[in-house]
Amino acid sequence: MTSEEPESPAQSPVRTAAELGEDGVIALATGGVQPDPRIPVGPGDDAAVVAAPDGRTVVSSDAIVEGRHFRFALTTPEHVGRRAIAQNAADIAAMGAVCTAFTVTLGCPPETREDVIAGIARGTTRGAADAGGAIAGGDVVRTEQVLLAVTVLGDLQGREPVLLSGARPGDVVAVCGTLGHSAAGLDVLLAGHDGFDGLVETYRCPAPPLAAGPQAAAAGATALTDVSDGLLRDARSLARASGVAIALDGALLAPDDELIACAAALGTDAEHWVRTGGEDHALLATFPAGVALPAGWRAIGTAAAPGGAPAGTVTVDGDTGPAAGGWNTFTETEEDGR
Ligand SMILES: Nc1ncnc2c1ncn2[C@@H]1O[C@H](COP(=O)(O)OP(=O)(O)OP(=O)(O)O)[C@@H](O)[C@H]1O
Ligand SMILES: Cc1ncc(C[n+]2csc(CCOP(=O)(O)O)c2C)c(N)n1
Ligand SMILES: [Mg+2]
Repeated sequence: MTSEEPESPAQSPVRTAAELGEDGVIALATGGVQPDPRIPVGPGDDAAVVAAPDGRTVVSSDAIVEGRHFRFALTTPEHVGRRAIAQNAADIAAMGAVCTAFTVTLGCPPETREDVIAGIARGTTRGAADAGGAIAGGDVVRTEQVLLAVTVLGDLQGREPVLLSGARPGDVVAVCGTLGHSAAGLDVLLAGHDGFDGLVETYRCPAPPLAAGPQAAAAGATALTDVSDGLLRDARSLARASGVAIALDGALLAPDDELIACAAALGTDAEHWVRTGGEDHALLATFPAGVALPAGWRAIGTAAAPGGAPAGTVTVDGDTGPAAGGWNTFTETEEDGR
């Protein structure tokens, strides 16, 4: 088509949020929600009613915002929806619990297209099913950028929650899931490089090892968290809360083949992704020495009494230097940890 030719009129014009109106946006956002026995009252009333089989409810909230956590040039609406759910589900797994229900607040500008809203809704519905929970309700609101603010409810199934503060000197520090894949995938996209589809997919939507949380709890994990801000930073949070120091073994943090190949192609450093990249939502735990680690978990270090260094100190091969890296929500970018 040359620039002189008029654009052909669309068969069925794509509507915007402004044209759909609030009720139309809610109808799109909740279109795929299925009835679920754990949610006797779902979307449509003033509030939802969710069963709490354990009698205690685990609850957490996490938001993702266009520009900071995703850009539509680098991902798809469906990935955005799935990702918002997945990272919330990871926080429930990180307590040793299972997901029951999610509420989803969708913020978007009036010019947001209906296919974007529908894609996000497909993503949240699929993400909830993948995480073993259901959508109980939510809210829609006009915002400057697209954002998804999710609240997740979880059930402990009779177990005790595994806190950040339970690590003890002598415990083994272990992880389950990938480290650095999301950060590498983002760098692939930012470099405009082809390939490394698995890494790119992890950036667009992480796949936290959700079942590993309850399994770690059942195996006697003393502390548990998910890696959202980078291994070193989240290890530091765990160590500080527990009043221990953590010594990581660099050899056990060796980048995998995919990361090594990617770093070679991009001319960058794979080790940095592993240590400071967030958003894979791997699980990080401590276990008493001698406990057989559940399937999928690998030891990466040990917890010790703080000794000379303050509680919260994290070292790699005895070096405290690298422990500064990771993501801080109020700094512009990654903290300097290289
Ligand atoms: N505005 C707030 N009001 C009350 N509690 C909050 C607020 N913001 C955070 N918290 C609490 O502070 C703790 C740490 O929150 P943070 O968001 O850093 O954790 P996270 O969700 O595990 O990490 P990330 O957001 O990096 O994935 C959580 O227990 C959270 O509930
Ligand atoms: C386009 C784009 N640029 C950079 C990043 C990396 N990033 C942003 S926030 C965050 C940690 C969690 O933050 P919070 O604690 O605010 O949830 C990370 C690793 C991204 N995902 N997308
Ligand atoms: Mg948070």
